[in-house]
This record gives sequence, C-alpha cells and structure tokens, in this order.
Amino acid sequence: MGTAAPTASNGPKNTKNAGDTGNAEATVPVFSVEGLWKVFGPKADRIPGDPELTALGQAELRARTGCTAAVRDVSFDVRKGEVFVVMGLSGSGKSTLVRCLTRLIEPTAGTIAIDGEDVRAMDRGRLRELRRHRAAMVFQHFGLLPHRTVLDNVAYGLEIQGVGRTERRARAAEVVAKVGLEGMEQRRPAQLSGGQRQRVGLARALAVDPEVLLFDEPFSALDPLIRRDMQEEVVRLHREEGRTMVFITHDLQEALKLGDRIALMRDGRVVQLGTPEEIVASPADDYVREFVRDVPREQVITARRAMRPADSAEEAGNGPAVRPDATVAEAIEAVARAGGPARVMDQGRCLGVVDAPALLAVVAGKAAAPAAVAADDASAGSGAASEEPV
Ligand SMILES: Nc1ncnc2c1ncn2[C@@H]1O[C@H](COP(=O)(O)OP(=O)(O)OP(=O)(O)O)[C@@H](O)[C@H]1O
Repeated sequence: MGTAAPTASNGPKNTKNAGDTGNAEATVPVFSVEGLWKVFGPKADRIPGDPELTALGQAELRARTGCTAAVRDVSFDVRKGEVFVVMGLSGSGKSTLVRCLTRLIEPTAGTIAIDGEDVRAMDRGRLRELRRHRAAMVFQHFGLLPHRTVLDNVAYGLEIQGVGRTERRARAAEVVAKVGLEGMEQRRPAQLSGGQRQRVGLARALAVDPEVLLFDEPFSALDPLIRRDMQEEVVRLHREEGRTMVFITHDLQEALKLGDRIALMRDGRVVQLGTPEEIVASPADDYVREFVRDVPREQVITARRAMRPADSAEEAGNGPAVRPDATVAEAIEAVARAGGPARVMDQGRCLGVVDAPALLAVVAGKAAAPAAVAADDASAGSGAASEEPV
C-alpha cells in the first residue's frame, strides 16, 4: 500500500486551495437540498408544518410528541467536483441527512434533486439505479463478502449491474491498483488489515464510476496513522479525478483537511456552512466558535483574509510575494525572512499587503483586516507579472 505520496494536480480540477477562481462548472449542483426534514416517531409528518412543534428543542419535542427531529429544515447544494463535509457531534443528524440523499432513509419533508432530477419522485427502479450508478456509498463497516477475493469484492458492484465477467475483472483490477492494493487481488478480506479493507470498500464504490461518492465516517475505526493514510488517499483521488464527494465525519481535523466546504450540524440543523477558512475565521455563533477554538488558525486562514490595502505604490511594488491562498503560517515565514511586509500577488497584480501586526492578529484570534480588497484597488504600481509568489 502506501500510495499516498503527494501528487501533482493533473486532474480536471484541484478544488482544495483553488481560491475563488473556480470554473463555472463548479457552480452546477450535483445535489440540491431544500427544506429537508427527517422526523422519527409517531405521526412524524405533522411536525415540519407545525410552527409550535418546530420551535421546540429536541428534548421537549420528544416529551410532547414522542418524535425525534434528526434533520430539521436543512438546505444546501453539493457542487460538482467538491468535497462536501457534513460534520457534527454524535447524534447531530449527519448519517440521517446523508442517507436521505439517496432515500436509504425516507425524508419527512422537503426536496432533494440530483442533477435537477427529483429524488423523492423516483420509483424503485430509478432509486436502485441512483444508488448503484450515480451515488455510491462507502461505509465504516465495509460490508465485504468474506469468501470472495479482493478482486471479486471490488467487481461485485459491476456484477450487480450485469457487466460481463471479463470486463468487470479488468475494471476491478484497474481500480484495485488505483487505491494501492496491487498484488493483493487474490486475498480474502480476513487476510487484510483494517486500512486495506477500507481501501477495498473504496475501490468497490469507485468501480461503478459513480458521479458522487458518499462516505459515512469511513475511517473512524482505523488507527491514527492508517487513518491519515486513507485521508491522503481521498485527497489524492479527488485531485486526480475531481470526483464529487460527500464525507461525514465527527472529526474537525478530518473535516478541515478534506473539505472544500463544511456543513456543521447541531441537533439536526446546519449551524454553519462554509469553507474551512470561513468556519475558522468567522464562526457563525458561540457553538461554532467553541468547536474551532483549538484549531491552529495560521494553518487554515489565508493571506487573502489577513491582508490590508497597500499604503503606496512603493509598498505595492516592493517586498516578497505570497499567493492569496498561501496560509498565514507561510506568510509569516516570508515576512520574518524579509524583515518587512509581504505583497499578496495574484497573476502579477498586488492585491494587498500582509505585515506582522495583521498576521499576529490572525494567530491571536483577533478579527483580521477586512480582507477581500478588490483587486483593482490595490494593483497600482505592481507591474510584476514575472514575479513568482511563494
Ligand atoms: N431509526 C431511528 N429511530 C429513531 N431515532 C433515530 C433513528 N435513527 C436516528 N435517530 C436519532 O436521530 C438523531 C440523529 O442520528 P444520526 O445517526 O443521524 O446522528 P449522527 O450525527 O450520524 O451520529 P453518529 O455520529 O453517532 O453516527 C439521534 O438523536 C438519533 O438517536
């Protein structure tokens, strides 16, 4: 195994660190969810439409009605090519929400569309096709067939689809190699480590070439080193293939590492939806603030957010250059080395300047300078198209 070496991004899209300049395709939603509710319990249907009941907290609702509102009025889009992370503590509703996407759990109210098609209107045949071809799920308990070899486990999804033996084994062999299990094709699951089994689960989902992969806490049972290995595997696969992924985790570090965007859940609601940087730099409420309190801010927040406008053409034209999506930690290094402010450069234009006070303010958790200086405002005198930012 151990194929998780960093790989140059030569795939269709490298969404991580892609800044705000994503292509137009990135705005087409794969999943579109609007006003989604899942209520467990007697006469669950009456809850979403009743303002008096929806105003109740979980405990009161349970006491009054015997019902649990696992998902409460949730709306979001999953964009093509992104890793969309659903994060929250145990019981916050993550699994229920993601299972509703393919109706493994029937929603109580709301709408779900995949590529514009109404999932709630699908008949059984169409649903089967959705789960088999379009949105494959990778579970924590991989559900491997113990008497089958690795190769046949991976080929299983294709077998169900009716793909012929030669073709499915060829395709399975390809995917087995892709997840770093080459040479283990003939082993049985019992002869693999936990991490290797999870790779088989991942390969099985990938073999059917789904439009979107849904991961339900796939790595939470793995030990920390293997877990990191698998996270890197997901990042690598995502970079190389640009596949859309929805990833459930209760682990903040995992969410920050993998997510292009994170939906943070609490008691069935999405309390904040944003990039890792948005969530760490601008928590929506005290709950989120507490959640992200120990995150090393300088490793998540970028120079773009920490910068201020250049004071003068002189300042905009001199000093070391950093990329807008460089982390504050990287910018600190540049500023420390130069002994003065660094310019935030994008394609030869100076967007602004980061200096020691602004960078320290980020580390200290103080509000950074109102970033997002319009590129046009601060480009005076840069003229430095040939300079390579760090
Ligand atoms: N079949 C069910 N019947 C009744 N209540 C349920 C059912 N499934 C889940 N719940 C409740 O819904 C809420 C959300 O559960 P869910 O499993 O979605 O949370 P989660 O965030 O995925 O938790 P975990 O991280 O522990 O898996 C919990 O209060 C749970 O007890």
